[in-house]
Amino acid sequence: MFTEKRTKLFVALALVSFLGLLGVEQFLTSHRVAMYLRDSDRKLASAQNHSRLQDARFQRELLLIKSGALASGSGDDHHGDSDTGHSAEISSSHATKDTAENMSTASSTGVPGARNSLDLQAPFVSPAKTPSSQNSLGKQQTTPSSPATDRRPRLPSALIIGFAKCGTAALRTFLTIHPDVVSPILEVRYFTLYHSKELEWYRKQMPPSTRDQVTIEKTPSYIMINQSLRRIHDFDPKIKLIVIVRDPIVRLQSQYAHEFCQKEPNHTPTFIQWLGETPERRKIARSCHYARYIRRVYNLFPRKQVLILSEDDMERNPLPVLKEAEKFLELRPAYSDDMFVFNETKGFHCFNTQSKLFSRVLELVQVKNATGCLGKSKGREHPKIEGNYLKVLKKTIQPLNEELFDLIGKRFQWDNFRDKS
Ligand SMILES: Nc1ncnc2c1ncn2[C@@H]1O[C@H](COP(=O)(O)OS(=O)(=O)O)[C@@H](OP(=O)(O)O)[C@H]1O
Repeated sequence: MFTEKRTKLFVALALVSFLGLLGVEQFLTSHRVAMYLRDSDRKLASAQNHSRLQDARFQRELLLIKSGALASGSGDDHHGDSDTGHSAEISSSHATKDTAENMSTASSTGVPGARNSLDLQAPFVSPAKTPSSQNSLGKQQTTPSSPATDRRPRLPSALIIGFAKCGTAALRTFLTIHPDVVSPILEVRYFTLYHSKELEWYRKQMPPSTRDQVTIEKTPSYIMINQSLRRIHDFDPKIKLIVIVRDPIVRLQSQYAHEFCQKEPNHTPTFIQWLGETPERRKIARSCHYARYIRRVYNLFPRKQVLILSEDDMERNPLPVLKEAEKFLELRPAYSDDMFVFNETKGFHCFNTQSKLFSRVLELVQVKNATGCLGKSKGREHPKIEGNYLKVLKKTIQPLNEELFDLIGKRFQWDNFRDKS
């Protein structure tokens, strides 16, 4: 009897302890889960904050630079404009490749920005009060013209923001030989990829310039990403922006040639396969709908700060295009006809190797000694487009062109669209 009671008591005690342990375990588990969830929430919130903080830091730096605290030296990083402060792409892969290509040429020559523009000043007339003695916004500088010794990297006051495969490299190169312009060879991609770095980092990517020179950076992917346009606006709402477009069909051909230039022919789709039997919407939308992207630029910046050029015009004759850019950037007239010559093989203009200035050009920019042309990544053979398919393509793209011309208030002579088929 007594033993039976003890056994029952023992079983009851064991049960109570077991339930107690179970309770503790459950409590611990739910606590751990709660901790885990809280931790995940924290991580998620921190990831979300990270991007916000980066932009906030960007804003803080801007304020510091505007107040002069971050500017190294004389604090005139924006070409003496103290009130402004400072300030991928059909596919990002080609930009990366081009950058790598440029990096190797730049490092092999030891020419980070490939510029000593003062060397080229001699042949040009230098009026006493030139447009270049103004800042990029046309305001008169109060300081006297800076001595050549005041050369140091400065933040850009103009950007070439797009579009890829539309002659951005040629435009940048042609502008770089202007005595009042400096420009880094590399696509810096600060407002797309590297915006989390400090502005000081961005400034250091620029070649040295004097206070009167304009620093221009070219990254064609800027125009494709709305957020990068906003960052540019935060950087400097008065910055000048250059956009170069191209006959959209030729741009598609150029993109195709670029994407498959190093692939085995067996692994290369035909142009039609690549674009799609019924021209693939996404590629068309990204590559041909210039208006969509330019409208975003106009939403942020006044039109007078935006210059739209056409690659096709530059191919035919770079001089009028460069003169337009020169005027827009308020530079002294410096370009002349004898600087360029049409290259039949390439199908566009190259530097004239016979010109007196060519030896100087070679010091300033990366072109071939023998031809005066840019490297072999420019002027690749384009795929042929079969007649019927071309018709379909034109029909799809024509309304996008009309939208562009209406938006920018000027028309371009694009060979594929001469007739209104
Ligand atoms: N004068 C001159 N020199 C060199 N290249 C010239 C020139 N004018 C126009 N083009 C055309 O520019 C096309 C390349 O455009 P991008 O430089 O914008 O390409 S990239 O986005 O930087 O890869 C490139 O396109 P492809 O012909 O398809 O290679 C060139 O034809």
